[in-house]
Amino acid sequence: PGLGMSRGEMGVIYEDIFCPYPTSLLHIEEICASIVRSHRETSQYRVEELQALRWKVFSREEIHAYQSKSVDEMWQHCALRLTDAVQYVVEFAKRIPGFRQLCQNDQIVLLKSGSMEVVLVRMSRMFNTENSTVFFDGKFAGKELFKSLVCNELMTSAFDLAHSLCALRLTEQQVALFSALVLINEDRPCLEERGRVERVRKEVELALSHTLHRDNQEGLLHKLYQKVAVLKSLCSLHIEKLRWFRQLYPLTVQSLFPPLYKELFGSDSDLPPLATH
Ligand SMILES: CNS(=O)(=O)c1ccc(CNC(=O)c2cnc(OC)c3c2cnn3-c2ccc(F)cc2)cc1
Repeated sequence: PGLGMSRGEMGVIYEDIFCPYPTSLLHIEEICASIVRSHRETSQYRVEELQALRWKVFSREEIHAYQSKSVDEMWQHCALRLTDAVQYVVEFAKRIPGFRQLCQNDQIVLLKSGSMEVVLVRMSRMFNTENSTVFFDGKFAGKELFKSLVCNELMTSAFDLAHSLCALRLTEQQVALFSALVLINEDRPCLEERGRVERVRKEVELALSHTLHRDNQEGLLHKLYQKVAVLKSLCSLHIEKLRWFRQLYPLTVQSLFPPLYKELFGSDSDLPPLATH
């Protein structure tokens, strides 16, 4: 009663989230546990490891070396790093309960539109608010290290987002569930089975609100939903800059960028659909 729950015939129904079918509390706890486990298994570093490495910052000489890279060299380097991070997000998605049951097309649509957003959410883990650095290439780097990308607005926004997410001091469970929620979005264009995506999303929503309930942090839900708009605009900025870069260095993108990066972020017009693996 006090927790805003009423007992349906087959289990618990949360009054504050309409759920067309009764979902048992046990089922929600199982979803929470499985998404958090998937998140842990698909994060290259544990939070404790990143904490222990906070003192490892790039020297002035190392920063200068990055800043002396040519535009196309630095873009190629970051595309590799981003593709590494995205590969782990693809693995995370495949382990979200219900994701593998979606049709191939919808799995690809959700990954094309959501994988970068999840990388950005995960950047909150790799960010150090004390000196505004992010863990990149084995050490912590300030925004100035990325100067030769000629993407100051994009990187400033990415750093600001990482900073603001860090400030929310999310637990691993909350990062995991928010990442799953960002990915499972029934409003993405070109979905074939929107209803099925919506049902998977409803369960993730229940899992997140259950966790925030238990952590006594319901206020976070509103703040997290506010971040979704920032994630969206950051991803559009990334695609826009990639188009700008590809006009300048078509051969670099064509022959030196990772295939997965091109399949996920390249504009559909000139690329074959993602190979279904
Ligand atoms: C997420 N799991 S983890 O264990 O916490 C973890 C921690 C650290 C690393 C290694 N660092 C990165 O991968 C990385 C760092 N900094 C970035 O940007 C400052 C990155 C990264 C990957 N893409 N981008 C990125 C590229 C373009 C853009 F517009 C926005 C972000 C990997 C994984």
